[in-house]
Amino acid sequence: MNILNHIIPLDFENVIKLPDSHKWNDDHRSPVCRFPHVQVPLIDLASPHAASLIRQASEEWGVFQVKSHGIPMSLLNQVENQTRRLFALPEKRKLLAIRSPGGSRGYGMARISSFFPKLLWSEGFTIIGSPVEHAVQLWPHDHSSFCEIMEECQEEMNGLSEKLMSLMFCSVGLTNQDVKWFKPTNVCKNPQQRVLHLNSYPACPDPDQAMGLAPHTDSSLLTLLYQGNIAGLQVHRENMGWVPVQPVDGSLVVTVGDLMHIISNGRFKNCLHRAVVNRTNHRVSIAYFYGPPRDAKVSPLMKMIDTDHHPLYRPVTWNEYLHIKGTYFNKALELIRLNVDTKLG
Ligand SMILES: C=C1C[C@]23C[C@H]1CC[C@H]2[C@@]12CCC[C@@](C)(C(=O)O1)[C@H]2[C@@H]3C(=O)O
Ligand SMILES: O=C(O)CCC(=O)C(=O)O
Ligand SMILES: [Fe+2]
Repeated sequence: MNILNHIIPLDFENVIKLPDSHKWNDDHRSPVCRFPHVQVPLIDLASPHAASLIRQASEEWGVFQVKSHGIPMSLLNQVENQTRRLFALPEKRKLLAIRSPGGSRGYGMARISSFFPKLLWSEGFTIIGSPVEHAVQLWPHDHSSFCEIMEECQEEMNGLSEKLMSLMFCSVGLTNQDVKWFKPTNVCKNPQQRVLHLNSYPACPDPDQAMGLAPHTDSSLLTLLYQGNIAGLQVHRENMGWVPVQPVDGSLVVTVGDLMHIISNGRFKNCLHRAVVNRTNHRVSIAYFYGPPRDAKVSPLMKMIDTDHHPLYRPVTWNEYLHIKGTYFNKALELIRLNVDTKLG
């Protein structure tokens, strides 16, 4: 298959029947959990118990929802509107902002697509640092409202991510001092840390055989996701299977990424998740990937290591890890895992 087939999405506008290229079989569409009462924890950040609830959810699930998170609903609505405005553009115009092969910014199908035999029923737009360069291609005369809203979103999501990181670390006995390294001293120097990714899942004529976003874990420390009020996100929980994450008005989903799993020396679970599609509603979601400065070495934190807990992973930078992930996908963590026997030997 041509490499561009994994970048250029289908022109969903004109499709009335699910093409074979997008038809997933049952092996890839394993069913949802049979217990409807099993739900991802919803945590009120205003609660005095927030930190310990977050710790518990991160250890058991690797995912939780948060409310009272402080990001104004009006901003989330505006971000959703701008996202819909972007994906409603004619395909020809969106292709002007297409991601280059090997690149990571711009319009296209999610990078993970090439690791699966079938194509995804979705399109995405990745913003790293400033959105201006690509926004100008989409709206030559009228890009400022999009840029202002996305930049404000990056700012707010970044602040909330830092707050959540502190809560998670406090909950396992670390101080802010222990984790200073992941905060850039000057954000302008680290625009690379501000990764905002917009997803679009058009209504689908045959949702049971399609896949919006295939199962994956995120390569971040944490990911914040706003999914509006249309369901679609599912998280995998051992022994239970795929658990749908019910949208809760104004709340955000927080998933633990691979890097958080690494620095917590395996204590926090990186969450396997996917997005399914539906017949009637065009769903969009907004994901903020929070990570450390790109060239900072990330490794299991000292305080997570003792004679009973040997370091499980070797140090990597975010850049290096993204590269490994882009080449080996779900084998990436295994590839940086230290061999415990040789350590002991
Ligand atoms: C900083 C990131 C995180 C990336 C790669 C790079 C830019 C875009 C992100 C996503 C967004 C969509 C899902 C994902 C799995 C994908 O295909 O591209 C993500 C990936 C990752 O978490 O690995
Ligand atoms: O759309 C969703 O619910 C999931 C999006 C996601 O997992 C991602 O962007 O990494
Ligand atoms: Fe994800």
